Amino acid sequence: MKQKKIIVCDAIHEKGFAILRAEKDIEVIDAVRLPKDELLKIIGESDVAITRSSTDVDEKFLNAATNLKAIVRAGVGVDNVDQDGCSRRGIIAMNVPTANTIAAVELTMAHLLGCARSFTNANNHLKIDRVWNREKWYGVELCAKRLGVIGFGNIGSRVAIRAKAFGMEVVAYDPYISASKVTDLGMTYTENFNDILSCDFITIHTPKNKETINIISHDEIAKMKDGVRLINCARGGLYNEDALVEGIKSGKIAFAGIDVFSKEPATNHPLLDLEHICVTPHLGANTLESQEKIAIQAAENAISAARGISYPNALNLPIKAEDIPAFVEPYLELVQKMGFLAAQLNRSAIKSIKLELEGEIGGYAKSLLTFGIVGSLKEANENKINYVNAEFVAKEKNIESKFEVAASSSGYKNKVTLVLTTEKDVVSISGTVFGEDEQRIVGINGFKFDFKPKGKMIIFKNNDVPGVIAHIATILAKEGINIADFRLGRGAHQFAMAVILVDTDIDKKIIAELTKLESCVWVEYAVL
Ligand SMILES: NC(=O)C1=CN([C@@H]2O[C@H](COP(=O)(O)OP(=O)(O)OC[C@H]3O[C@@H](n4cnc5c(N)ncnc54)[C@H](O)[C@@H]3O)[C@@H](O)[C@H]2O)C=CC1
Ligand SMILES: O=C(O)C(=O)COP(=O)(O)O
Repeated sequence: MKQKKIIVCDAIHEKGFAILRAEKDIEVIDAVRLPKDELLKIIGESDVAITRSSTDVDEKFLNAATNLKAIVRAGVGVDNVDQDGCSRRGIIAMNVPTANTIAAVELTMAHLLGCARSFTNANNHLKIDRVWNREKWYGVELCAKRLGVIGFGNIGSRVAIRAKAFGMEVVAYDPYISASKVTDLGMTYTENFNDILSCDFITIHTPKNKETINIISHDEIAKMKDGVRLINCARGGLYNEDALVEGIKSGKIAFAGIDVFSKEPATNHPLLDLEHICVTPHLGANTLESQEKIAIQAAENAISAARGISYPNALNLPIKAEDIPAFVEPYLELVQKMGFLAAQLNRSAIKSIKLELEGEIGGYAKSLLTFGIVGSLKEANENKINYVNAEFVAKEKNIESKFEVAASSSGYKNKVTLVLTTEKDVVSISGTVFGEDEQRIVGINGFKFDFKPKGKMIIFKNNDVPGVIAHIATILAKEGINIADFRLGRGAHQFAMAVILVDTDIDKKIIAELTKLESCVWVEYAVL
């Protein structure tokens, strides 16, 4: 198999590198310390790129990235990723949206406290200037003050909860959420931005886009209370930086806590010359816990994307994200994996891909079918297939793709079955999602199972006679293969099927040996 190349453009936790390096079909290119112009010289050979905020995925980057199939932004903000440019080139843009939430929340709390007590200045005064001055550093209390929160998403809402625990009164402005998300927490929801401007402290947690750039500028600062304190741990430029400098200089703004700048690295910014400000060099996501989580997720998602198995948290799908409710999202990923699994179990020219849907999920059949086609065609089409061209490629290859929706009859709230018909055989895989996003394969060719669609697996169909498991286990043990999980599905007739999850890659030789077992009807090796 041709190796897929994953380039890591910005620093990620070593665990991410370890995950990438452990995969035989993946070649890792470490471009963390490469100057950006050098990066552009080598990006052309990569299939997937992992980036953070230090790498702009702009026109220059994309023009050089001639082979790129996907980009994984190892964090939340994608304001430096040209998503339209990615879409035009068929590149899937993904992010890792929640792994750094707590890190960003806690840095915001640190800045909130810093704005109230100026301890960074006091620290410098004592440590650097060796001045013991207790009178200069009177602060204010958070308790009983009003905190205006702009953007009440993952980070903003959690900052609000923590601020409330400090006795603050929280006012939230976010036109894209229902008011109850705020009021249920005993906080005030407002549609009037002036309510935010009248607060004692203001913090912002929105994405950076056309609507939010300069959301606070000269006019807004003029309307604020004298002595207001402002925090920005989201993106530079949400607060107009000239207005911020002017406001701090004039004393209108008593103190600011700033983690992010319009242009980074910002080592020569006018904000750095001011006294009443605490600045950090974009540290929001930089905790050990957060970076470890992000690197693991980014690496796993990049591997999935490089193999074309799935594109978790894809941002630029042809399917409009706002039309897809949260409960459908894991099904999209699941159906793609089911297609990929079916194609590995039924390796031959595909004639048709059919989805059978039970439950409310049936309302999203067309989107699910797109994902099912991508998964099913991936094996044969390398990575040339994606959500944008899936239906087109299927038609071109004369593959029939269709769906059927039926009322739920299997006891599952929602169930999806993908039936892959090839020149050789018909394979059907059923799946469902438990809870919010626990994906499960619950059936293969009518045999009932319950396993996660992840990892390396041997699927073994056999005559249901005694001793089969022992024979399989003996062959695997002889080859030093560790069994991570063993799931057995029994059919109505004389057959049974086993799904054996293993820790290491399985050689063709082992599959050939298993085929020779008397009880074996067929055996395949698949990787998800
Ligand atoms: N300093 C750092 O290292 C970090 C910075 N961030 C930044 O924080 C931002 C927020 O992150 P999350 O809370 O995870 O995102 P999120 O998507 O969960 O929340 C964003 C919220 O902003 C709201 N919003 C969008 N436009 C708005 C507008 N015009 N006015 C008011 N509200 C608006 C949305 O409705 C949403 O509720 C990210 O976009 C990223 O730029 C995130 C992580 C770390
Ligand atoms: O996740 C985000 O949006 C962040 O701002 C964190 O950026 P970073 O990965 O630290 O460059």
